[in-house]
Amino acid sequence: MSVLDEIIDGVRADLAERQARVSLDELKERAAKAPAAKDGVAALKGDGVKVICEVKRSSPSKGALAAIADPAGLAADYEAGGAAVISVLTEQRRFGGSLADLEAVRARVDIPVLRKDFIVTSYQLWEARAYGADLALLIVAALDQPALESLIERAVSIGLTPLVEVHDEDEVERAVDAGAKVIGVNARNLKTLEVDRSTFERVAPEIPDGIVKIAESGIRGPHDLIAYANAGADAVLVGESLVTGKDPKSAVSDLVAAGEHPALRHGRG
Ligand SMILES: O=P(O)(O)OC[C@@H](O)[C@@H](O)c1c[nH]c2ccccc12
Repeated sequence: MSVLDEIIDGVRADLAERQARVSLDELKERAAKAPAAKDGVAALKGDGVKVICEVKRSSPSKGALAAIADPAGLAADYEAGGAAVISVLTEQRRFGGSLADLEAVRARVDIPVLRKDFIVTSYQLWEARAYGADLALLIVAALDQPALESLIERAVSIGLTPLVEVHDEDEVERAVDAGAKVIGVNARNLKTLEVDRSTFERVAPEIPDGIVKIAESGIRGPHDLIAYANAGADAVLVGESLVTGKDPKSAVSDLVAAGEHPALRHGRG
């Protein structure tokens, strides 16, 4: 069984518990009262490379990264540094996240928030909206094609922007066929957990123009951002290097400044 399969088994077990506690109708009521969803696509377009900053306590590959006693405070630092979107890991077993983290972050920042989890049912999309998310991650490798299509459709219908994650050219084709408008290329293979920074440059040319292209994982600082930008990234998604660094706000502003460098504008947009 791959790491991804193991993670999803745990996610399904935790999901069953929540579903036994909270009905879909209750979630829908809560979603109706949530602040209106912000435009995730607009936040990721425009001049410069946008920076998505992640709240992540641990990961299957590295174990504990940072305690993050105050996820909302960290998100506020990210926002002050110039982040375009905040990503909040809500998976509990391997990443140490929760819906409470999502809710706390949502209450603190004004920029769009992404629910980062292993979403396999529409119930989780309603949860995302109920706890204030504006975008939701959908991982192609975790879903068969009918499920991917219906989750994208459902996400859009409830106001969420789906960020569809791929690892290779075949998954790009599946994402595009299913209607993805925002595609993230994860340099970390979720089956082996290895990071290969050349994944983006190999896979991104398969993504049609007009779709937002995000490079995910393994970004250590401005020079990785610049490499991804030169390979066509509209945005980068950064976790570990921010949560393990001393000064997340200035680390984000260094990334944002690199992403706004005029030399990168050529041929982008
Ligand atoms: O911590 P990093 O290497 O900067 O990576 C962030 C993000 O890309 C990574 O957390 C991630 C990308 N796709 C995921 C899917 C599920 C869980 C986590 C992820």
